[in-house]
Amino acid sequence: MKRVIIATQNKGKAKDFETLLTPLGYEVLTLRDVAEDMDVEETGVTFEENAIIKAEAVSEALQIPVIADDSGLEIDALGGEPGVYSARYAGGEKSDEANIDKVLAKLDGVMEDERTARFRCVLAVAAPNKKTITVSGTCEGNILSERRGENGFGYDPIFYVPTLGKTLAELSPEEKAAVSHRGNAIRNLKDALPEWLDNAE
Ligand SMILES: O=c1nc[nH]c2c1ncn2[C@H]1C[C@H](O)[C@@H](COP(=O)(O)OP(=O)(O)OP(=O)(O)O)O1
Ligand SMILES: [Mg+2]
Repeated sequence: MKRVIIATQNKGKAKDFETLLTPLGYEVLTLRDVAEDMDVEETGVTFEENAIIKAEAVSEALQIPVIADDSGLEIDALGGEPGVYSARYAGGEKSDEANIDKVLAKLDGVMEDERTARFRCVLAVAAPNKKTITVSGTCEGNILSERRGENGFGYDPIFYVPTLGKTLAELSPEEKAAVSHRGNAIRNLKDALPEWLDNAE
């Protein structure tokens, strides 16, 4: 099996990538497997900038091809917040629970039809001596006023997908992969992958 390195510390993302990439014949490794102590500072102001920063830092340090994912939730009623700050929205230690609580508090009193939002994912692929490329994907939905479902990670329990009548946390990994921002981004990248990861044995 060919290996692919995902430059992430996020276990939930890593699982999403396993669901997406195993059927394509790739074994997924993350920073936990190859560079556990690497924590790249996300100094960009867009998903694209941060994805490139993460991918290039890890690729340069290890001299191998890597994919990085920068993603987050854009809530229309909050002017696109939390956006690139999704992981650190509640401040302090990264906490999915605190982040959800902050979103729910900010949306208190906002009517159902004004709770539109989308997840956005930008993937950057970097490799030694190649020009980094990026692809993106989105997933449209609504923010519920309480959590539903036990699967997934991050904001999944409050992100409702109207076309499925469920939150992302109520979907199986395969069902989430079929509709998610990350799935859509990977589907945009799929054809380019073999060429990028050839020397990723
Ligand atoms: O499918 C998703 N389902 C639920 N929540 C999600 C999803 N995708 C991104 N998110 C949220 C989680 C985190 O609050 C932020 C990503 O932040 P982001 O900097 O890209 O990732 P991270 O810091 O957790 O890990 P890393 O930078 O090591 O890849 O958006
Ligand atoms: Mg991050």
